[in-house]
Amino acid sequence: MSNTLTIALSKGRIFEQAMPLLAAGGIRAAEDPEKSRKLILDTNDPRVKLVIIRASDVPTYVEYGAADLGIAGKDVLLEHGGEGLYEPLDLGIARCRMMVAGKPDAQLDGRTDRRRQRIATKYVRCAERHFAAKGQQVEIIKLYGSMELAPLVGLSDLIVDLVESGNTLKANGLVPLEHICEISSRLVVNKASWKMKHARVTALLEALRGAVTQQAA
Ligand SMILES: Nc1ncnc2c1ncn2[C@@H]1O[C@H](COP(=O)(O)OP(=O)(O)OP(=O)(O)O)[C@@H](O)[C@H]1O
Ligand SMILES: O=P(O)(O)OC[C@H]1O[C@H](OP(=O)(O)OP(=O)(O)O)[C@H](O)[C@@H]1O
Repeated sequence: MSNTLTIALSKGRIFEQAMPLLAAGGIRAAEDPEKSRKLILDTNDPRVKLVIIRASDVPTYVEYGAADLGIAGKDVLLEHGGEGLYEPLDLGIARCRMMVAGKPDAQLDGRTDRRRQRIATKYVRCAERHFAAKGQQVEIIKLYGSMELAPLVGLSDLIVDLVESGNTLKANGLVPLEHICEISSRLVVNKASWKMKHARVTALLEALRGAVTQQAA
């Protein structure tokens, strides 16, 4: 196993909000991923690299050991299933809620007059689990983004999506209807790296834990 610690994360809100926490652990990116086309970023520490990938790919890189650690939203981890990963720390960043939403007059009983209700979402597993727990058989339609459009054009009756300020729902004439779970980003660790690079991984974990506690105070 190499001596390098590789941390996988996505650019955008997770990178921006994770950087102050990583800085508390002594890690600073050498480049801004919004300005660089590089996918592997050096840091001030020659033994630490950042790999910049799609948010939903982070658990896969960490599960297979292509990255030792990762930072991923709980939504992404719930969809992935968390196999092969430890999830030792809630970083408390990129906070939002997973919700069922729809038009203000949408029914929540799982049925329309003639058929099962259709639910458009990127979060198929979470949506299946939520409606199954309510004893409702619904039809899940997998989308990759812009879920708010689906009820407006008759693709679905409801959506399952993330809500922070509620502005995206509001701008599209939709309302939040049911709360599924609170979401924030987590530190995840490859199981082999946890054993083989234990001292370095736990040193970083404890530095991040301290930074999270300080940020919350
Ligand atoms: N509006 C929001 N407010 C706060 N956190 C959010 C919001 N939307 C998403 N998140 C959180 O930030 C994470 C990353 O979101 P981002 O928009 O950067 O990626 P994405 O577009 O959802 O992922 P992908 O590129 O894999 O489709 C999400 O997995 C979620 O945990
Ligand atoms: O309640 P709000 O504050 O309006 O935030 C909610 C929006 O944020 C997320 O999208 P994002 O901005 O990440 O776009 P994307 O899904 O296309 O990446 C989510 O999918 C909602 O559309």
